[in-house]
Amino acid sequence: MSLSLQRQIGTTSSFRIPQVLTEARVGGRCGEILGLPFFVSSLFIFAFLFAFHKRFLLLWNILNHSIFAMKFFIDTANLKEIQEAHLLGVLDGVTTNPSLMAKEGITGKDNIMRHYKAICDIVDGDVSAEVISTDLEGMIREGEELIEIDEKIVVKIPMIKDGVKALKYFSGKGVRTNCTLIFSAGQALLAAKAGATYVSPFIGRLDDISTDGIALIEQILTIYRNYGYETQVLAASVRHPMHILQCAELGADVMTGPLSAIEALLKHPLTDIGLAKFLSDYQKGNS
Ligand SMILES: O=P(O)(O)OC[C@H]1O[C@](O)(CO)[C@@H](O)[C@@H]1O
Repeated sequence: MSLSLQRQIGTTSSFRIPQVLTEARVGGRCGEILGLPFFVSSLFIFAFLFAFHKRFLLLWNILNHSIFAMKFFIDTANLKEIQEAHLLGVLDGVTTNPSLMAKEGITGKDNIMRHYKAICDIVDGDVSAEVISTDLEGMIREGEELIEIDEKIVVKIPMIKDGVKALKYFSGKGVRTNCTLIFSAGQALLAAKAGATYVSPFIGRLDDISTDGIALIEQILTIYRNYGYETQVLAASVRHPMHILQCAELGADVMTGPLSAIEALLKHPLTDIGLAKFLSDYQKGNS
């Protein structure tokens, strides 16, 4: 045993430190004991990381994108628009509501159910289908019928007292829900506590009454992050591309908007002018 260590624990102590440890730590023979294998394995790890770092980065980006990137839902019941957004390659899901279904002339329970199925057949992501009932039993009955249509269906429930109870009921059964008609952070907190999968704060309708819809998104995100709620913030009633960008800056989980707002993201006059010039220069040299 080394002298200094022996002094610290006392010469009469019955506690004996194994010689290999005292020598390795106190006597500085760590290098001798671990040196070569440690050096060789570090070299291998370094070489491995260097050779595959691009693949790791790619994997990280894919994971990062699929888990954290803001999802794009289209807010319509129009099959042509849904198909168009799907073909654009950026569509992650669809939201509908009774007004949007009525706008497409879809009436009667069977037609409505068939229409939801047609939407599910186009998209690869979640499809929100809203209940009409306003009492707990009715919402449960409707929700259970809706989820039979397709596994992509998310039951959309209004933010009312029985709606909160229905959210709790469905979350207990593992059924995904979207709590709609959210206009305050308090409502969003309640929906998260009841286990909603998504909450839909209506940005545009708040803006319409001179209230800052985007500020509500920020407030809800802060609250959810404070407590680690898994409920996703689905920014709804999006009206234009600036809403989409503001939601992305704040880190909203999802935005749902009309096709026009999504397509407006790709437009810039300088892009059109630049493209026209490229094509005319090409024509000059190749005609
Ligand atoms: O104010 P708008 O444009 O009618 O939007 C209402 C919103 O309500 C919802 O039903 C909420 O999900 C969406 O379909 C839509 O974004």
